[in-house]
Amino acid sequence: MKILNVDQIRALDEATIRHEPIAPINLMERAALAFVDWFVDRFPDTTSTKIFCGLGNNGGDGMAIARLLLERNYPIEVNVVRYAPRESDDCMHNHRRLKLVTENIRYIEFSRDIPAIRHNEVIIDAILGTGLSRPTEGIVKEVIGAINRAPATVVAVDIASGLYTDQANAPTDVIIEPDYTVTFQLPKLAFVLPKNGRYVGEWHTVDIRLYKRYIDLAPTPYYYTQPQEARLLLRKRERYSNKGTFGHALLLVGSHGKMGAAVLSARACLRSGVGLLTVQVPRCGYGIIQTSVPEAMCLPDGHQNVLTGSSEIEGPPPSEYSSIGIGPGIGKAPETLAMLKTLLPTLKKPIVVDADALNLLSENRELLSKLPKNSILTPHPKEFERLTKKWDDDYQKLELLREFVKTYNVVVVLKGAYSAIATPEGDIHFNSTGNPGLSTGGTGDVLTGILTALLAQGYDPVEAAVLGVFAHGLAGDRVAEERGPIGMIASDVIDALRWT
Ligand SMILES: NC(=O)C1=CN([C@@H]2O[C@H](COP(=O)(O)OP(=O)(O)OC[C@H]3O[C@@H](n4cnc5c(N)ncnc54)[C@H](O)[C@@H]3O)[C@@H](O)[C@H]2O)[C@@H](O)CC1
Ligand SMILES: Nc1ncnc2c1ncn2[C@@H]1O[C@H](COP(=O)(O)OP(=O)(O)O)[C@@H](O)[C@H]1O
Ligand SMILES: [K+]
Repeated sequence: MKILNVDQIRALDEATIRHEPIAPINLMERAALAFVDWFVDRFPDTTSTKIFCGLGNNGGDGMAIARLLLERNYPIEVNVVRYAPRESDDCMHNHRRLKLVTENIRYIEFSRDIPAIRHNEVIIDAILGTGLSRPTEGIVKEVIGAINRAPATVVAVDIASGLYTDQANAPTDVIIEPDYTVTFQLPKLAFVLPKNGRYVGEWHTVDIRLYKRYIDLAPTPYYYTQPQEARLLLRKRERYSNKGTFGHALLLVGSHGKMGAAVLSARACLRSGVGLLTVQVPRCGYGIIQTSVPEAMCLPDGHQNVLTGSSEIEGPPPSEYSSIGIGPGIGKAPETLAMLKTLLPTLKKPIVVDADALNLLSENRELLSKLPKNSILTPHPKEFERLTKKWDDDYQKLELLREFVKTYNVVVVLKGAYSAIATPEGDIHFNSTGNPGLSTGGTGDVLTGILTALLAQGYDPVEAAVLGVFAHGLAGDRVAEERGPIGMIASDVIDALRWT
């Protein structure tokens, strides 16, 4: 699913009006209806609701929503924030229609006009939408402050009033802090960025049948992975396949005290369809791998506690494996750095690089250009900062991300809520699965195992990243559903992986 920018959203609106054709006022009615359907379903028996409407088209939506709810005998008090002398045409039109069904409209011009908001009320925010062009001030800012201070449930129409759709807000901006955002047709970039969490709440899209062809043709670097899109990437197994069909992966993982990372990545790799798995670990980890992951072969490193790349057992050179995953639990010993320096130039196929392997790369930046083309790097934000630099806001972070993948010709999975998968061309796919239960040690190691398995099976690196991150998050969602997010541990995520 695409994420479009404000100008494209406006153009999409116009394209729909022209091509369907549909009068703008009827499109607004359709949007209001879609919102009302969602709202009535979510709040079937609320005793008290207040709506706050502005004077642009978001306010117009609000007035239509108010009328539709009143027509359904829904208890709703209507407030219009009169911050400017004029309304948009469609807002004015809906204002008139609203007055036909109620005389009870409160106009807010001064602080004293702001109504008290009671406990347990539901507030609908339709003050400002995607047309926001400057920070909120005056009476708008006061109303937003009053709503935010109230002990009520807040639902934003399209986007929280005061939040920019695709540019950074200043830290001083006053913005609605909704519990829910119900947005029209497509998710907005602002919804998937960490700094905006409290200005979005739980968000839902409602379909208002905007012109599909415009969406299909609109150029954008931003995508949001839908379940059906991820599922399409999954390959079926051939009846006459054998373990050789699904590749032989090598994991270079673990060090003294961090063998858990090795076990987790190895088990996740096996649970993600790899044909054969070899795990190279420091000698201290040999018995651990052989007993806790019997399905894997183990190469004990020549060194007792850290990886050096030498091995007591003869094995094929790393370049002969179908894929390699490196990083979980390896530490940053000089011997391990030396291994990385020797290894990288010998590799031709994309690899998966995580954790301390990423930290070694940040400290030895000349190695970045030695990475095989299309390799997948899986930093969390701190690791990404070490690879690049500190960013001022999430939008600058996305720019750094796009610049980085293009410079080094790699795929980057920037982990977190809505993990961002950046392709070497600079496109970014935001993941839609996962929950805060995944914020626990070892879940990143699980992801490394998954991605290494998908590469071994011949998945293209971008597809592997999009599918692997989606499946990892979905497994986390299954665990959260069963036992709640708080008690989730990384092993649960491996057990909950399903490739169907
Ligand atoms: N694009 C779409 O697909 C559709 C959009 N609709 C609605 O239209 C909205 C966008 O409408 P508009 O472009 O009129 O945008 P707004 O409703 O956000 O209003 C913009 C107006 O407010 C003024 N303004 C901007 N920032 C302000 C601030 N901080 N304080 C006070 N005034 C400010 C602007 O100068 C402009 O006059 C969407 O959010 C959505 O609710 C729906 O009606 C139908 C479909
Ligand atoms: N709040 C969250 N919502 C969704 N996913 C999350 C959240 N917090 C963490 N995750 C996911 O959990 C994983 C954590 O990885 P990482 O930070 O490398 O942990 P570790 O190194 O301990 O394994 C990532 O895949 C990340 O996307
Ligand atoms: K709004």
